[in-house]
Parts: sequence; C-alpha cells; structure tokens
Amino acid sequence: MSWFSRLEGQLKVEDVLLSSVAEKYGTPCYVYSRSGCETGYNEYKKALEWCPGGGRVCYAVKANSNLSILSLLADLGSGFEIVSVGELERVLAAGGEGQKVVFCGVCKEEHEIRRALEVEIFCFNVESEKELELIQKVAESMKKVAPISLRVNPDIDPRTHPYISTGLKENKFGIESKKAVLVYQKAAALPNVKIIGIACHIGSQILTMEPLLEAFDCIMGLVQELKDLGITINHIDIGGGLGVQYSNDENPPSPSEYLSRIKSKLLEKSRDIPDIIVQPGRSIVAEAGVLLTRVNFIKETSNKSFAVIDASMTDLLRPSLYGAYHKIEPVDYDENKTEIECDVVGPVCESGDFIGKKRRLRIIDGDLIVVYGAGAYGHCMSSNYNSRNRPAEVLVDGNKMKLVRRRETIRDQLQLELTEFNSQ
Ligand SMILES: Cc1ncc(COP(=O)(O)O)c(C=O)c1O
Ligand SMILES: N[C@@H](CCCC[NH3+])C(=O)O
Repeated sequence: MSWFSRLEGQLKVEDVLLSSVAEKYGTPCYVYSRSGCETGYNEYKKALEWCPGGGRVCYAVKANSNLSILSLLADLGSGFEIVSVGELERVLAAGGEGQKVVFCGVCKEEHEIRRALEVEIFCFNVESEKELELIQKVAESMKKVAPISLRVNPDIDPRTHPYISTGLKENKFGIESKKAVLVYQKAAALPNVKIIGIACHIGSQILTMEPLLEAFDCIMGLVQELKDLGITINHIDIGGGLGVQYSNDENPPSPSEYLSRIKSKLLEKSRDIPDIIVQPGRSIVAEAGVLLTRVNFIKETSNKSFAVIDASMTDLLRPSLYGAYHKIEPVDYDENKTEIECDVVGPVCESGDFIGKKRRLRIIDGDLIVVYGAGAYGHCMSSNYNSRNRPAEVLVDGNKMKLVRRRETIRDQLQLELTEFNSQ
C-alpha cells in the first residue's frame, strides 16, 4: 500500500500526515487516498484490456458509496453495480452515467425498476422468475424494453464467511443453475425484455481462485446450452468478490492473475468471446482507506488491558459482525513507549463492541491509531446506535485533504424524529 508510509515514524497518507487530518477534522474519521482508489480501479481496467468489447468495470457501490469516491471513479470511466434506487441516485448525483449501471439484488421494487428504465441502465441482473415478470410488466407499461441478464446461483462454496457467501443453494441469491435455461427461454418469449447477458456472483472476500473459476465453468456451460437453443449471450458478468489482505496470512489473487485465467478459459472454448463485466467493490477501495481514531485511555483490569478508543462498532461494524481482523497501528510510532497487549474497544454498550482483540501496541492515553483496510464496508455500514454521530470522511490527494462528508451532529439525528406534540 504505497499510499500509506512513515516519515520519521509518523504515518502519512500520500503526502499528508494523519495527525494533521485528526487536528483539522477530529476523530473518529475515515481517510481515503485518491491514488489508492485509482490504482484499485486501473488494475481491473488493465486486466480486462484483452476483452474484444473492452470489458467493463462496474464498481460495487455498496462497498463505499461516498459521492466523492463515486465521482472519482466515474471520472475514470467506471460503470457501477447497484442494489437499490438509492445507490442509483448516488451514482447520478456523482456524475456517473446511468447507461453504465448494472442493477443487482434479490428484490427490485416496481418504483426502482421504473427509475432504472427511465435512465436507461445498461442491464438488470434478474434474480428470480417473479422479478422477471415484474420487469416485463413495468417495461411494458412504459413502452420500453429492459435489457437483462439472469444471475445464476451455481451452488459453489466460495470458502468465505457464511454471511457473505452468495452462491450456495441455501443462499437467497440468484436462480438455480439447473433452472436457468428454462427461465432464459421464458425471458426470450417476453416482448419487453431483451436478453443481453448472464451473471454470477458467489460471495465476497474470496481468497482462492478455484471457486471463482468453477463458477465460471458453470456459466460457460450455460452459455453453450443457450447458444444451442438460439439464445445469444453478449456478455458474461463474473461479479465481484476478490478478497484483500487484511492480515499477513491472507494472499488473495490479484485482478490480473484472476482475469488472465478467465481469458485462457474463454480462448480454450471458442474464438467468439463475449464481453466480460466485473463488479468489484472491496478490492478497489478497501486498502485505500483507514479509520483514524484516538485512544481515550487505557483501562487496566486484573484480567487484561483495554484500549478504549473514540470509534466503535457503530463506525466499523466488520469486527463485531464477522469477527473480521483489521490491522491496527499507532499513527506515531515511538519505540520508547512500552508495548502493551490489549483489546481495542469502543464506548458502545455491547461486549461485542471491539475493533481488535489481543493486539500488541506501543500506545498511551491520547494517542492516535489507525485501522487499516477500512475503505470498503466501513462508513457505509455505520449506524447511529447509542445515538452516536457517524464519523467524518476525508479524501487525500497528494498534499491536499478535503472533507467529503462532515461529521454528523446530534441535530442531524434529532431532526428526523417527531415528538408527539410537534408531529401534527
Ligand atoms: C451482486 C454483487 N456484486 C458485487 C459485489 C461486490 O463484492 P466485493 O466487494 O466482494 O467485490 C457484491 C457484494 O458481495 C454483490 O452482492
Ligand atoms: N459487508 C461485507 C461484504 C458484503 C458483500 C455484499 N454482497 C463485508 O464487510 O465484508
């Protein structure tokens, strides 16, 4: 992660000291590197250059939906993968093109389908027959034709945390592979939908290529079956899911390693290759962001020590929700400080409110620390539990820093609520 480095022990993001970010914007605070996000996107773009259609990167908005992040990706030419009309409005507000949007998710509501058709999105990834019927109905009422792919569930174990596995038969996602051909035939007979592709996404934080390649084999088999039936597939959407290195023992494949295997598989089969779409989220932004937080104090008990910080599970949920590991370091490294072993915990009233367990850190009361790998599924999963304000977000570009979302205030929270008296 070349965008994070140390200058005489002091941690910088690009050319900005993290201590100066804390001084200017306070803590807790998410800090993102522009060059980190750009590198993440460009790796995919480059890895798809061999595609006859140029390939498409549709960044998964759910990973980090801050408008400035979406806007910088839109400027690079990125498409977007969305799962709600809210995400679509964010893409449009950030200057993204509706025509580069792929709409996924198990339940797209009528109003969402209507809006997506209005802005002429690139493709609906359909996850059930009922959804297909609804898309037909809405498109017909608008006298439009909806471009679609079916999202296939291949029943393959992605070997990740069970909560983020999406391609097993017990998961709610997609259409069973054995039923896919029948549903395609049904779609082919509908006047207001047009089949353009096929899609698959088997999970997130995937660390080995085998399940991804196995899923791809299943999809290629279906593409052939469909071809034999006269149904043409213009693109294969292979989803997202590539993992990142949260801890030293994780070694995810790079986008170029993964996509060169996809390329070989396609070329083995035929010369007539469909375009490839990828929908990465985490592998573009996770490593470009940190959560910057302050140690309020070290609490010693006869059993262990706790570093009680000003961030909590409401700011970064992943450790509490998945037992996820995120590397933690002091912002200013000082060898003269004694190393302590501690649980890094927040102030929320839950024993599950921790960011790290049994960490060895050279820290004292008042020190700043960073939590790495927080650019994806960080701020976007934050909440107001315990009436805590969501943290600020800052984007760094070279030696410049910019507030891209201000810290919430209690007034922000209260203004959405009505008391019995003033509600009339
Ligand atoms: C349909 C779909 N596409 C893309 C993604 C992005 O996944 P990741 O952030 O693991 O790349 C997800 C989330 O898992 C998803 O559900
Ligand atoms: N929220 C998850 C990823 C979800 C992927 C969405 N399909 C995480 O933090 O790892």
